[in-house]
Amino acid sequence: MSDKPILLVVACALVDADRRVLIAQRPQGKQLAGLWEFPGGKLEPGETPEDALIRELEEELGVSTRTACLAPVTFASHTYESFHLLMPLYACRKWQGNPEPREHAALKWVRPQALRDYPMPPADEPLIAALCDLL
Ligand SMILES: Nc1nc2c([nH]c(=O)n2[C@H]2C[C@H](O)[C@@H](COP(=O)(O)OP(=O)(O)OP(=O)(O)O)O2)c(=O)[nH]1
Repeated sequence: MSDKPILLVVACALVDADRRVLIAQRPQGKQLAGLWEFPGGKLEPGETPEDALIRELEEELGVSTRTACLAPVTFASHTYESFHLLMPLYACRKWQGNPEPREHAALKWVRPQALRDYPMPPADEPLIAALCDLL
């Protein structure tokens, strides 16, 4: 049993033609600052997970995509101090626009096997194996 609220966050691995994945560095001043994450965020009221992800990709990276281009990969389920994170991870191979760091400190295209070289939030670590298998 846990008395912590469940926080639903959606995240996305953009995958380029070379099978590299886009990761984004969390900015200073936020929780988990400096760590590399998958773009995404919390749902707003009335949004489906896919709606939320499409909105976050536009806000954070300036790229547009659509639900048909979002494929479920796996999910993270991890207890943080004040909440339990439930985070579906999607893969997206088709989008419009060139990703730019509108809300992050930096962006990086990384081969799946090299993701372990980048410090990520603890919830993300189990996701790497699934991405390596997929890509
Ligand atoms: N987007 C994203 N969030 C992640 C990942 N891994 C992970 O633990 N998280 C956590 C960090 C945050 O607690 C939460 C994401 O919330 P968020 O990005 O909407 O919010 P935030 O903490 O940046 O802050 P704010 O927007 O509320 O100001 O999920 C990940 O790979 N991507």
